[in-house]
Amino acid sequence: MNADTIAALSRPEFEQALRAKGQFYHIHHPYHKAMYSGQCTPEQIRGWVANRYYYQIQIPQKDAAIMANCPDPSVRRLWLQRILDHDGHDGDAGGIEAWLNLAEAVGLTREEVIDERHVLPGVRFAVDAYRNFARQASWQEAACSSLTELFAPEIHQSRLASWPQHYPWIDPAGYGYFRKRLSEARRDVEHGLTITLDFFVTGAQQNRALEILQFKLDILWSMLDALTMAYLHQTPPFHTVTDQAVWHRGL
Ligand SMILES: O=C(O)c1cc(C(=O)O)c2c(n1)C(=O)C(=O)c1cc(C(=O)O)[nH]c1-2
Repeated sequence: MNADTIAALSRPEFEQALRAKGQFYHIHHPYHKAMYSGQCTPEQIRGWVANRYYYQIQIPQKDAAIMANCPDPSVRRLWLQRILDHDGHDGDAGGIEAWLNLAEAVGLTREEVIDERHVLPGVRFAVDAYRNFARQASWQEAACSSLTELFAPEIHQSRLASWPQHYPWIDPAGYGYFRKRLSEARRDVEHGLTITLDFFVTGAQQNRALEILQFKLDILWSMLDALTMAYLHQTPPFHTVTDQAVWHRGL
């Protein structure tokens, strides 16, 4: 069947199809499964936290790109909250600061996280692909790419439910980020979902939305593949040549 002749799904059917993409969420990645079943070493937890920092700092730039491409003040007014959530405002130090608290709670120094020395090239390329997509795509397509957040509260909850018992060496003061995201992700996704359901209405458009969501799922999965090579198999980039972290730290 030609892409133009694909029958459109009803609004509830389309929402269901988007939600069904949860089967490919990174909660099912072996690295995540190892984390919440208590099988990770401190080094593997630290590697994940230090690398995920790069995602955390790129998210507000991604959201700023969406706002820059969006001519509608009513959308920008709501979208702005995402940037405030991560960068902080008034009495709230913000998500990036909360992530640094998590980093310290797992035994990393702020310095080694902020200078990005642990960020693997594969993680950097995956995260950059997300931010760059938001710069180049329409704001509606970029909003759609944030819909993995449909599945995020469950993953934050799974960490809160399992990490304290499996990893007593982690300072519980570090768990604030996961708690904070439970409500923020639910609110974000309501807005992102409304934009997506309103904008992608023909069968071909809906297929494109599902492909965009798959692109984002691929990004999250690829980040963990890179971490697996480095921290599970002990085969970081260039390991056949050197045991030094010679990869670049961002240009
Ligand atoms: O820990 C996670 O597994 C996870 C996943 C995702 C996601 O699904 O994209 C986000 C977050 N956390 C998160 O903390 C966050 O702030 C966030 C923003 C976005 C986005 O696409 O705009 N995703 C996510």
